[in-house]
Amino acid sequence: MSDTPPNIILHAADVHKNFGGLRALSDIDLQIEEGKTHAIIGPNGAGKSTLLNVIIGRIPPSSGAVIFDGTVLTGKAPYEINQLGISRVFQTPEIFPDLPVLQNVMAPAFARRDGAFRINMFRSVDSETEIREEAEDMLNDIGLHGRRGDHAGSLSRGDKRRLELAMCLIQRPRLLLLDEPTAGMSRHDTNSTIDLLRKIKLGGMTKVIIEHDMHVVFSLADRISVLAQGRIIASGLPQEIKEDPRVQEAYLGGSVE
Ligand SMILES: Nc1ncnc2c1ncn2[C@@H]1O[C@H](COP(=O)(O)OP(=O)(O)OP(=O)(O)O)[C@@H](O)[C@H]1O
Repeated sequence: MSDTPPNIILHAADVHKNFGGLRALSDIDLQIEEGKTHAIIGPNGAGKSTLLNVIIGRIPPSSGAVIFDGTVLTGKAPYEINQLGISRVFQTPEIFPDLPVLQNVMAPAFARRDGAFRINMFRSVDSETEIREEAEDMLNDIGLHGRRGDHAGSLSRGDKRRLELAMCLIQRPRLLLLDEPTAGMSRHDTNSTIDLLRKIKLGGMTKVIIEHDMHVVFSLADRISVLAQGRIIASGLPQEIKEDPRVQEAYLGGSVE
């Protein structure tokens, strides 16, 4: 056993967010350990999406700051935050519906190589071949290789979500934020997405997952934080969270199993 303290890759420090008179986030102190999968759970309206949007720069906090690996993110534009190595999979997939599935995965790989605003698809034939192979491998991993020539817009909702996950993964982010990654998927597709996310975990990528499906949460999470009415009411190991009476209460007497 080593005594080295865990590296905190992301820290939301004393974050508050008000929408007019509504306190969407209060006193948030969230620390994410590098290489871990950290789930954020909580009832509807608890503030989970607002917290993710604050992290990726889509919503400015009313006060407090978000720090990523020593860099203060607060005040930076979403594209700058993305270029620091943070990617997010949205609840509503953001794909290029008129392009083939394979091109959808290749585009962010070119952006990674060239910088997000200097995409030049024809710069180098060799590297285009490499990127095509990488995108094909990614589609294999995600189970969409058979659809690589189809327009992305023709995919089912669950497959669009998996495509968007592939588009994020090919950027090789250091931190991947997933907003309900299995919403709209069949149980079979949910389980293959869990398997894929487990595989990425072995690769050392840090992940933050917002999820309602407790099967997904307890299959993947190393740590869980529970939000209720804009506050973190509990944070700990999955077993601790399962047994925490405050968490049971936040779910209106329901079980978090
Ligand atoms: N842009 C906005 N303007 C005003 N109020 C907002 C805005 N975004 C969110 N809210 C409010 O902030 C609170 C937290 O919402 P948020 O979407 O973050 O919750 P959530 O935990 O993600 O919910 P769900 O699980 O239903 O997606 C809610 O009361 C919501 O109505």
